[in-house]
Order: sequence, then C-alpha cells, then structure tokens
Amino acid sequence: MEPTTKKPLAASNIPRPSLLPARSGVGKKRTAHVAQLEEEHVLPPSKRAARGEKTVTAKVPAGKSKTVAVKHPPPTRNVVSTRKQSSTVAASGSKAKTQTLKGNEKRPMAGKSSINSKKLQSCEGRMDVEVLDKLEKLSSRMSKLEAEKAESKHTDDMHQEGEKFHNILEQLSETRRLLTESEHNLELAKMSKASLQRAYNDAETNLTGACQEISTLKLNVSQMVTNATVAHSQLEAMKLSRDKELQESQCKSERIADLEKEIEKLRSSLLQCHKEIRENESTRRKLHNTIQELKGNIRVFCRMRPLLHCELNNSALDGSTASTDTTSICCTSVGSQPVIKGDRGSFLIEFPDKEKECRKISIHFSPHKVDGHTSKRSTRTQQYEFEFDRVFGPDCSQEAVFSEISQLVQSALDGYNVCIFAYGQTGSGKTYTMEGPVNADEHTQGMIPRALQQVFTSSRDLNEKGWVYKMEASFIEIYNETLHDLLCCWEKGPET
Ligand SMILES: Nc1ncnc2c1ncn2[C@@H]1O[C@H](COP(=O)(O)OP(=O)(O)OP(=O)(O)O)[C@@H](O)[C@H]1O
Repeated sequence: MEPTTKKPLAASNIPRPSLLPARSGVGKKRTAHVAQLEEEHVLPPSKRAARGEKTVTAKVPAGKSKTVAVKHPPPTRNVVSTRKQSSTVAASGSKAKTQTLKGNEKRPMAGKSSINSKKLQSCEGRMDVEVLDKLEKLSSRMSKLEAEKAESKHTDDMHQEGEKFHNILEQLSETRRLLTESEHNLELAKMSKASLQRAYNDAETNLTGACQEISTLKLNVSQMVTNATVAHSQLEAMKLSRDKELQESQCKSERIADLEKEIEKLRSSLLQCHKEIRENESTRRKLHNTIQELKGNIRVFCRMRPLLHCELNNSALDGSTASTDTTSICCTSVGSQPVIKGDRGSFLIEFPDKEKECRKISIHFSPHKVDGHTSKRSTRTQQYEFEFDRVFGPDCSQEAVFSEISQLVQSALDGYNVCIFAYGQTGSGKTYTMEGPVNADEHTQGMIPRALQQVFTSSRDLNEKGWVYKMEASFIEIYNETLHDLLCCWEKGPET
C-alpha cells in the first residue's frame, strides 16, 4: 500500500490557501508510521481506533509471523495503568499462546508431566518478561505515536479543509467556466430565439394568409361543388335526353333506310322522267317552232301609243291646235278612241276586233270643205283598214306586248335566229316600247330587259335539264342607214 500522496491541482494559477501550511517533519514521520501500521493491518486505522484495537506484527527468527491482538488504552492513560492492562493482556496472550503451541503437539501422559511442567513454567516466566518488556516498549511507542497523531490531526484537518477549499475553488472555476459557456449559449439561444421568433412571426403571417386562402379556396370549392352538382344534374338530364334522342335517332335511321329505298326508286323514276322531259322538250321545241312558222317567220306588230298630255291639252280644252311641220292637229278622244283633228280634216282610229284577235286597226278620215275662211266637216268619210299579226292599242301594257315577244325569245333559246326591231316615225314610241321609260320599274320596263330576263331564267332552268348555253350580246343602232355599235368605245367615234 502506497503512502498517501497529494493530488496535483487542476488549475496551477489558483493560489494555495494560507490555511495549508507546508508539512512538517513530524507530520511526515507520523504519516510514515501510520502508513506502516495501515500497511500491516487489514482494517483501516480509523476503524481500528474506533474499536480500540491495535494489531502489531512481530518478525520471528524462523521466518514465521505471530500475530498478537493488543488492547491498549487511550493515549491519556499513564504507564502503570498501561502496564497492568498489558499484563492482563500478556497473561491472556500467554494462555492463548500456550494453547496454540499445545494445539500443535501431542498431549503428554498425565503421570509423567509434573517435572516437565515446572521446566515449562520457568521458561514461560522468562518469555513473559521479555514479551512484557517488548509490549511496554511498544506501548510507549504507541503513546508517542498517538500523541503525534493527535498533533497532526489538526494539521490534517486543515489540510483536508484546504483541499476541500481548493476543490471548491476548482469547482467554482469550473462552474464559472460553465457559467460563461452557459451565458454564451444563452446569448446564442437568445439570438436563435429571436430568429425563431421572426420565423414564427413570418410563419404566423404566412399561416394567416394561408388560412384566408384556404377559406377562399373552400368557398371556391363549395361553389365548384354546387356547380358540379348542377352540372351533374344537367348531365343526367342530358343523358336522358340523349337516350331519348338515340331511340328517336334509331327510329329515324330505320325510317331513313326506308326513305332511302324509296328515294332510290324515285331516283330511277326521276331519271326516267328526265329522259321523258328531254324528249318532251325536244317535242315542244319542234311544236313551238312549227307554231312560230305557222304564225309567220316575219311578223309585224302595230302599237299605238296613247295621246300625250300636251296633245290632249291642245285639243278640246281651249280649241287651240298643235303645229307640226306638215299640219296642225288637234287631238281628242271619243271614249277610248283617239280623235286627231288637223287642218285637212279629222282622224278617228278604231280597233274593230279588239275583243277577239286584235289584228285590225281602222282609221276614219273626214276631210274639211274649204268654204271661204271657214272650214266645215266633210260629209264624205274615208275609211282605211290595216291588218297586222297583232295590234296593240293605247291602253295596252308593256306586259301585253311582251307576251307576243316572249315566244320569239323562246325560239331564240331553242336555237333559232330571231330579230326584233321597232320602226316608226319620231315620237311614235319606239324607245318606250323597246327599253321603257327613264325611271322604269317591273311594270313599265321594255322588251329588251324583259327578253334578257327570260333568256337567263330559261337558260338556268334548262341547265338543270342538261342543256348548256353560251351567251353573246351586241348593241347596235341603225341611224341614217348606218350601223353603230353602242357597246363600242365612243372615243374613236362611231364606226360603220
Ligand atoms: N305606250 C306608251 N304609253 C305612254 N307613253 C308613251 C308610249 N309610247 C310612247 N310614249 C311617250 O311618247 C313620247 C315619245 O316616245 P318615244 O321617245 O319612245 O318615241 P320615239 O319613237 O322613240 O322617238 P324618236 O324616234 O325621236 O326617238 C315619250 O314621251 C314617251 O314617253
């Protein structure tokens, strides 16, 4: 067992307290004794002291060790009392020794032991004296040691207190270091807490926004759910409607199939009809041409225009006359019959077959008798009758005139050459008949626009029947026996 040594200080800068004096030589000596004693005994010295026991090991020459238990009094007892006690102990120890020695030997016979016992008693008396001397020396030495121990006890206590204080200072220094670290950690924790607080505030703001957004989204979702419900109901209704329409469509498909069969039949019959129509058309053309030929390839129509307002005003209203280059005439009417009065007599124009064929015109001329300065109606009337292919009176409309012209237009559409021209004196109504008045409408338009309408309308109808038409037009005027192309450029002047 090593002697007790001081532990080195953890912090060398910590001053040693003044309560810890340097170890004296006595203290070191005592410590060596105590250490030796503690090394020789099993129990620690403090416990043995508490029990009042002290164990001493003595070396014997034979190399054997003998252990003797010694009860010694406290250090304050005097030597006498110590010796008594030691004697008592030695006596008891002698008995114990004797018993121990006898324990290792054979027990002698009872009859032969009287001489031997005397020798033994004398020998034991010498050994007891020696032992007692040794014990007395040991006891005195123990007393000194106890005194030294008592003196060094206070120093040890102070040393222990110093060590405790040193340990406390070390703990305090460690605590300060830990406190500094804790403060540093606290600062870091505060900074972390501040950043966490900012993050928490940001997160809270974001959470508030997210909550608002969630509420908005919830409203939208509810609205969408409502819309979806409505759409679903509409979809269901549409499905029902679709199923119904599918059934109807199926019925219609069947009906369409039947109709297609009928259409196919009708197509074949239509083709047959078209064929018949073309044949009939050819027949009609031939018959129409025959009729036109029978009517005459050259036909002359006579149209008498009504009296103009100026001509009527010159008649019977004021008795005045209208002068011309050749004669002075006065126009009036008898019913619907125009009466033309001139210097030589009066003309009464009649239409004798007006209610039938309208082919005749009759002119009654009554010449005047020249008697001095007065003129009187002649009693002898001259009658002139003319017959045309058709006569149109003053009350005939443009439509009535075109009813005859249209047959010739149809001949032109059938492929025959047709020429229609107007002939008459100035102011007789050629332009009116052929073109119409200046502001013509559908009732008053003349023969040319009506013929063109018939040409294009009939060509469209006949196109559907398989006929193809190619149109060419020219506009020519005959003036003073000279041909003038009215569609030609007039900058070059009229060409012959
Ligand atoms: N059927 C009619 N009904 C009513 N007015 C007519 C009719 N025919 C001709 N007139 C009128 O008579 C006048 C002369 O007619 P128009 O100009 O057609 O004669 P014209 O023969 O063409 O003369 P010109 O040879 O000088 O050109 C015009 O004012 C016209 O409006």
